[in-house]
This record gives sequence, C-alpha cells and structure tokens, in this order.
Amino acid sequence: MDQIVQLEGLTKMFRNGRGIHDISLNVQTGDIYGFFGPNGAGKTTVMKIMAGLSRADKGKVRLFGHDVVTHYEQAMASVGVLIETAEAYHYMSGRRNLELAARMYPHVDSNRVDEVLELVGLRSYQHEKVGHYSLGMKQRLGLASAIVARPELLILDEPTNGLDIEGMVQIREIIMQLAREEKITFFISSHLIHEMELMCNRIAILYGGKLITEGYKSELLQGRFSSLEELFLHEVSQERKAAAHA
Ligand SMILES: Nc1ncnc2c1ncn2[C@@H]1O[C@H](COP(=O)(O)OP(=O)(O)OP(=O)(O)O)[C@@H](O)[C@H]1O
Repeated sequence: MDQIVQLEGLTKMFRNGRGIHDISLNVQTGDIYGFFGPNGAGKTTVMKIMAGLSRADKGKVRLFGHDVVTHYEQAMASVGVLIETAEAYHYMSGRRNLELAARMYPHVDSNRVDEVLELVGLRSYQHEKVGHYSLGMKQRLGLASAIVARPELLILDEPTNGLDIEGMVQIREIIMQLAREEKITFFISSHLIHEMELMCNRIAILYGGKLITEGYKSELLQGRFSSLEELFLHEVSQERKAAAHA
C-alpha cells in the first residue's frame, strides 16, 4: 500500500471558535512527513484525531486504508503514537517501563527490548530509575515504547520539544536511523522549521487551523526559496493579504 495515511477534509471547531478547517493530505510509505506550524496552529488537534483520541466534526482519517473511527483496531494495528510528553513510571527503571509497554504485544520478546534500548541509546542507562533521566532520555524512552512493537508508521507530536541542541540532534538521528533500518514511515509535528528541513522529505504547513501549503521539500522550494523559513514567511504574507481582501 502506497498511501498509508489519508486525511480528507478534517474539520473540528472548538467552542472558542478555534480549531482546524478542511485538512486533506496523504503520506506515502517511506516518507518522513513534517507537519509544521507555529504554536496554536492546530497540529495536536489533527494528530489526536488521526490516532483516534479525538473526533472530527467533519472529514475522515484512513490509516493503511482503514477508517480510524469505524475500524479502529485494524487502522492502528501497525501504528506507534507519541503525542504530547512521553509518560513513564518514574520510580521504575527505563527497562522495566519498556518491558511493561512490551507486555501488551505477545510477539515482543526481551531481545526486542534490548534491540530498542540500543537503538535509542539507553542501553547503559536501562537500570536507572526514569525519575533520574534527563528530558532527552525520557523522550528517547517514549520513542522506544512507541517502536517496541515494530510499527510501520510512527505519529510523533513535537518529539524534540523542550530539548537542548544535543537532545534534538539525538532524536533526529534516531528518527533517520529508524526510517532507514526499520523502514518506519513518520508523521512528525514541530514548530521548529529548521528541524523539519533537516529531517523531512515532505512538508505540510499549517497556519491558523488551515493547510496553507503541502508537498515534497524540493518542489516547495523550487529554486525560489533558499529555506523553508523563507517559504513559510512568503506563504503567511500571501495568506494575510488574501484574508485582508476577503
Ligand atoms: N480542548 C480545546 N478546547 C478549546 N480550544 C482548544 C482545545 N484544544 C485546542 N484548542 C485550541 O485550538 C487551537 C489549536 O491547538 P493545538 O493544540 O492543536 O495547536 P498546536 O499546533 O498543536 O500548538 P502547540 O505547538 O502550541 O501545541 C489553539 O488555538 C488551541 O487553543
């Protein structure tokens, strides 16, 4: 299957008048898809709907061809999700937390736990309590839990949020390694455009709840823009002009 994520006309309006409007996009197998937008643009709202944690007022989400509302289990069977901060039991070791996450999947054995700890660089810290982990280590443990069952698609909401430069680089390298070695397709949100530019092959820009542009990075830049930041500022000024004339 080529298009493993299909969003069609997703709309959700909160009582305060904010929300998301008519979001449609597709993610293909092998993409590292960047879902970029400033704070409050609507990224988490879209991702929660994608993962079946919230309902849209209108529109559809299909994961691997299955509707996430009517066929939740089939849609989520090969999906790992990390939305908002990774949760873990602080009084237990990193390894124990991971073993608990792995217990939900009969096909996951202790070799896979070892493999995943190695992948996220936590092998030497596996017996330390999570309460003693840095934020970066907690995020990496969250990633480890999300990949332990060998998902084909990972949905990550702001995976580098709050991390320092080293923490960001580590997460980025892990994501790129997982894409290469475990053939995982990624749908990643961030408000850090530079991060998106370094990591993703395809980008959607969300602004004020609307998708203002979407496509392969090289097509979006088209030799007209030297960076995604420049493209973003251009698109936002076009959007503002259109809104002023409406
Ligand atoms: N449950 C809710 N009730 C009312 N408004 C909400 C609710 N959830 C989100 N919003 C509003 O909807 C808009 C989109 O929020 P969302 O959290 O999806 O944005 P975001 O792009 O993920 O931002 P951030 O990067 O700050 O997390 C914001 O203006 C937010 O205040």
